[in-house]
Amino acid sequence: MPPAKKGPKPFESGLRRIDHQSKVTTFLQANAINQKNYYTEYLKRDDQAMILRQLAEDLARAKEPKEKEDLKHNEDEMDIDDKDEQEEEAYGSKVIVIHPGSRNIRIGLASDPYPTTIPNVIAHKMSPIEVEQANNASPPFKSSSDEDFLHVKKLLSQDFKERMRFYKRRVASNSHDSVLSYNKRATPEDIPDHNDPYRIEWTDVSTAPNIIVGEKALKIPPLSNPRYRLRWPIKCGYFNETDYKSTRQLIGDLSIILEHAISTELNIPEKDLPSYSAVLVISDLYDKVQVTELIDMLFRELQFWKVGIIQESVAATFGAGISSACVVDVGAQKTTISCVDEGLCVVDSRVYLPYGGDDITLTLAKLLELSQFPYKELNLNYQYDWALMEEIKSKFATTNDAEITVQLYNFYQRTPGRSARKYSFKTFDEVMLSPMSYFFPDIFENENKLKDRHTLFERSNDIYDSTYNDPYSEAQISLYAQYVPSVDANLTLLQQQQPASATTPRASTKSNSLAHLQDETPTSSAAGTPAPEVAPAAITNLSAAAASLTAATGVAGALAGNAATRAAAGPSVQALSLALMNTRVAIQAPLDHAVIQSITQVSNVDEARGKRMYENIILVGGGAANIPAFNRLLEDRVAMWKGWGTGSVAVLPTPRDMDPMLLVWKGASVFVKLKIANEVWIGSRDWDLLGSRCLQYKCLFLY
Ligand SMILES: Nc1ncnc2c1ncn2[C@@H]1O[C@H](COP(=O)(O)OP(=O)(O)OP(=O)(O)O)[C@@H](O)[C@H]1O
Repeated sequence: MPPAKKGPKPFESGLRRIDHQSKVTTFLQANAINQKNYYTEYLKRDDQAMILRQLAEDLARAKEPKEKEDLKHNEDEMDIDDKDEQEEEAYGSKVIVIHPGSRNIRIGLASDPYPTTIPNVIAHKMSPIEVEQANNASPPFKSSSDEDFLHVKKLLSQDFKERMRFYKRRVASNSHDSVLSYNKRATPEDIPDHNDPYRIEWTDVSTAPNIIVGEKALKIPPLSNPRYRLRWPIKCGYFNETDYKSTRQLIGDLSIILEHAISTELNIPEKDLPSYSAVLVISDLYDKVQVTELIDMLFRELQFWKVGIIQESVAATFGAGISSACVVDVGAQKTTISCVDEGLCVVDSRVYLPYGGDDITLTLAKLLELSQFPYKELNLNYQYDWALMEEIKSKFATTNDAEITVQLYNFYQRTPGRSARKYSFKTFDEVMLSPMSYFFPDIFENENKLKDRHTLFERSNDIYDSTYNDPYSEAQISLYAQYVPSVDANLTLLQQQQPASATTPRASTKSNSLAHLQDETPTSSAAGTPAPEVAPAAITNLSAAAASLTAATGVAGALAGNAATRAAAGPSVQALSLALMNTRVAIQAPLDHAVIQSITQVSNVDEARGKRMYENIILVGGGAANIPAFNRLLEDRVAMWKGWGTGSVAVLPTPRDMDPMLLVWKGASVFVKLKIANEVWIGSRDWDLLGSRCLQYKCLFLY
């Protein structure tokens, strides 16, 4: 065969290619960069970030005259100290510290010793039809005869009995019968108005204001003329996306409540706010969009000069005057746990649980109902009845087992338009079972708590790869894997894509009691926490499956808080974990397990520090810390699940007899008076220019 002819190939069209030897472009063509030698300083130095450059300039400017003055006067050290203190106080009097909660807002000047607490609620005038429609839209409370409730109650009672036996407390076998027979026969006694020193002043709505805020809103008679509807802008620690139709409506309500608190409680007129700064206390596992919206509101609606933010756990340690602790904050509708080490929150130890004091109130009401509570018309949808049950909880709920015996109590029930009624009733274990349910959270009504999240406010997305980028915590992920059934479905899906070489750890089926721990310690899951023994069988199986996946994909290493192992666990697992965070599913992890999971993240990095955390647990917020002897119960249960003999556990009392509900606010007010606080202020100009991007430079945390 003859060799093929050399030369240009003809195009299919038959045209011939002519090589002109000319370049396609006259631009210089750069070669690809060799990544090995690539280095840039872009945004790596403080002086490249405008916001930090400005801060440095401001500080230098502020320092200059002071230095000159110092030289001129040459004051002795004592005087300077005094002056500093006075300066701090004067400075604090221009800073308003705001700690918004699901039920209460705590607000006050940083120079005040204590904040003012106002209910975080607003009432809007509406037509009766609108009010009825809104009421019908929210799901009613379940009854005390609900099967799930009764099932968990049985486990709870069993645990209570074992605890009493463990501490050798005598429980009379006929206690319940005696309570039932007394309550069945109890009849109320009418108290004429002139004999009732605590009669309620119901809010007068005859002038028909469009809105009523705070305490007054709670005292509007339910069938008033005109009618009003109550709205709580924060639910379970996040924006309440159930009761609002638009983001504007919610932000508007919040700013009205704050404005009202500032003008009526702090006596600061709205027009003066541009000369004040605000410090906002935010959750540890905060929602980025929510924080951004709140800061935006403080600048745009309330016109503050500067705004700073601080995390709850860090503020709590400032308030308690300690630099390292495991902070357990049980509020009205949410519980958060975080370890703070040397003033910084350990990011992987953060836990958020959507339950709190409100759940205890509801559980107590159901338990009393089962004990023939004599006030039969109790309707927790009415504010006055909710307040009554809260009062009964505050007065009689206890976890001090020495007090658990048949007790005779009384209360006054007040309804608008009727004179007060005095009821007597007996209780037995109801007063202890209700706070104990923090360790059996399946008893709570969890389904609707977070179900509307992100229906109004979007989830925060990374601007580069559009993945969800809300804060991430290994402790939280681990609890999700153990306690959220729907997570398991996703994990199983992932499992099918991974080599299944793992051994499945045995899920515990033991009772959640003290007694069996006298001679053995609980089985641990692969993630290093006790398995959820109280959970229904389905959840127990799911947690086993999740744990096996955890091992299969290497997430076990990731849960240890090691960033390298976490990265090695694979992007799919990480992406899934992130997607699961802050979803609408409520984790029903028991409080004791959650505390252990949080501290485990510290222990995995440094065992000695972990031990220190166990010995420095502080209980803040109103939901649990105010219940007598709850710190002892928590100590016992954490020690029990952690394993006897593996180090001591101590829940410290609130320092200086401070109200645990105010500790976080107090800490934030102390923080703003420190020099370091200078670095956290965001100016309105920074905010206008950079928006939420300035947060990464202005917060003492990054994740
Ligand atoms: N003496 C008491 N005994 C029991 N519970 C109490 C007592 N005093 C207050 N509480 C409960 O504390 C809860 C309010 O606590 P707190 O003010 O810390 O919550 P919050 O900050 O509004 O809510 P959250 O932290 O959930 O957003 C309520 O559930 C209330 O019933």
